[in-house]
Amino acid sequence: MKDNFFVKSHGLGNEYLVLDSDAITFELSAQAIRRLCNTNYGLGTDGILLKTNSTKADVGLLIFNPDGSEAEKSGNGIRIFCKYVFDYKIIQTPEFTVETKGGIVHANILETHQGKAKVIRIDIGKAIFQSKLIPTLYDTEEVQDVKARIHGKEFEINCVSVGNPHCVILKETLDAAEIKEFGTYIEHFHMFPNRINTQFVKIINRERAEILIWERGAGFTLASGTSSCAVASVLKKKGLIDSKVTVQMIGGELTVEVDDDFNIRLTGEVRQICEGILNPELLEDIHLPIPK
Ligand SMILES: N[C@H](CCC[C@H](N)C(=O)O)C(=O)O
Repeated sequence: MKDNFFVKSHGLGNEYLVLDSDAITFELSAQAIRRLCNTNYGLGTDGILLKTNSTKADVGLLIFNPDGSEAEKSGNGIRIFCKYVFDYKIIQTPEFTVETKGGIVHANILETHQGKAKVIRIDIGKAIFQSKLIPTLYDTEEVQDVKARIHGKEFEINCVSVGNPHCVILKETLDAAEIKEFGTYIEHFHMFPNRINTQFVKIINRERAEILIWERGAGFTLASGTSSCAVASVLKKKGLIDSKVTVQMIGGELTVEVDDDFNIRLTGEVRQICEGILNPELLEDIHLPIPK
């Protein structure tokens, strides 16, 4: 791999930059991540996927948000990464494992087009509802149907971890302006020590739900794989869906399967946008803070 080679791809409009730890010539500091992800001074993405070596899986992956924070899991990010390692022949088989901060993920390249991965399925792990493990600061065993007053407005919250933390809020109607106004306050609510990803959910029927997303460390995004998994797990726990649900987002649809033990399987398309080499001029000032 050439020095500072990158690939930019998206899963339903949730875009990521893929880098290889063996090929970058700079420190991937929080400031470097913020600059790379910035639309004006960098490549403009919802996060960075860094390929690393692993002793526990076929390949390792570190996931970073545009604010420089690290995420334990990313459903779109992991699928984009699986496409990258398959398409660039880093992995030669359609089934393999990926080590993430949030656990080992089993990947399956379900569909290819002209030898390139198109539809990817991942066994992304198990939903965890214990409030301390999400984590939250609530004393109750779980955080389900809890009323919380956040920035002057009352929300009924359902919290779950799918490797990363999520706050699922059921709604009769979805309003993007509402989640754009309150998303950051929910993200930073004092009961969530590691912050949290938030979803507003409208249930269509037992096989379909529509969601809006405010991501921890990224803000409003067009799609989110772990958000889809979190929503499916909460709806399954409430008996509002069966084991398979289509999650409809602005950027497109994902299929989530949740078994009776809350093991989660996520399936959906990924697309490559471009590949290239980071320009030395970008790298010269990569350590500088982003001008406001
Ligand atoms: N911002 C998230 C990680 C990315 C989630 C989303 N892009 C996905 O596809 O799951 C977090 O800090 O937990």
